[in-house]
Amino acid sequence: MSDTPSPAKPLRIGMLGGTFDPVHNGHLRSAMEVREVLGLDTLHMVPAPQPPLRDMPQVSAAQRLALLTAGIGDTPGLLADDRELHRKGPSYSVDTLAELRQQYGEKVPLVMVIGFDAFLRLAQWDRAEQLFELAHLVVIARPGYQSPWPCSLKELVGDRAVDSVATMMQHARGSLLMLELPSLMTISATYIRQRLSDGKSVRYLVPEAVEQAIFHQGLYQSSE
Ligand SMILES: Nc1ncnc2c1ncn2[C@@H]1O[C@H](COP(=O)(O)OP(=O)(O)OP(=O)(O)O)[C@@H](O)[C@H]1O
Ligand SMILES: O=C(O)c1ccc[n+]([C@@H]2O[C@H](COP(=O)([O-])O)[C@@H](O)[C@H]2O)c1
Repeated sequence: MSDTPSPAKPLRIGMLGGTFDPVHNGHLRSAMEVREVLGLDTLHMVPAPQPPLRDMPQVSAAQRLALLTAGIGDTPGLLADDRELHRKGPSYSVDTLAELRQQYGEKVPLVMVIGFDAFLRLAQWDRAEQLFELAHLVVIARPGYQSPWPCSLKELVGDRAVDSVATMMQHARGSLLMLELPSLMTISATYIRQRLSDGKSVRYLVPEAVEQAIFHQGLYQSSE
């Protein structure tokens, strides 16, 4: 046995923002797999109280955060992060990334993870050009979403695309990686909300703890 301590492995941090209205197994399985594939120490899952490009959710941010916390349970490396609940106004991701960058320092690879549907609208995000100054972007495929990229998106991305995790992780920010995770899932929160309002089961679409919390609190169920 050598007496020389091996150098500490450098940190890698991820952020997966979402409305999580409610969190479902598509989010959670993708989060686990993306963490594994990218070798992330922690993936911050951040509910947006006021998602900028959609209507205000009916279920409060505190309730959506509670469902996310229940869904994550004790899964290693996934963290239900309440930081956007402490800000007022639209939940801009650039502000969240800036906070994470400040928390972890300039040298740590920081990765924002989004699904392909959200990526298609990236050029409309607030201060979109600053996103790559703060983090890398990893886009995960979602079954059913295969549109061509709008011109504004091509312009925003420029020549940032890389084709491997190793290449991306040589730097702390600034690259784009398109990923197809092993378990592609068609589940969406829209589908979960629709089933609940129709009085149908969501078993195996969301974690058991989330299903129980939804029923105990009477969320998403039609009032009729
Ligand atoms: N099944 C899935 N597989 C991979 N990524 C997903 C999946 N569902 C959602 N995502 C991604 O997770 C992030 C947060 O998603 P969001 O909270 O908007 O859920 P959603 O299921 O897309 O919701 P809704 O149906 O209400 O639009 C987005 O980047 C989205 O693309
Ligand atoms: O910063 C922006 O302008 C911005 C615009 C649209 C979406 N987002 C973030 O993208 C995540 C997914 O949003 P949504 O609407 O697809 O659930 C969530 O964290 C939002 O805050 C961020």
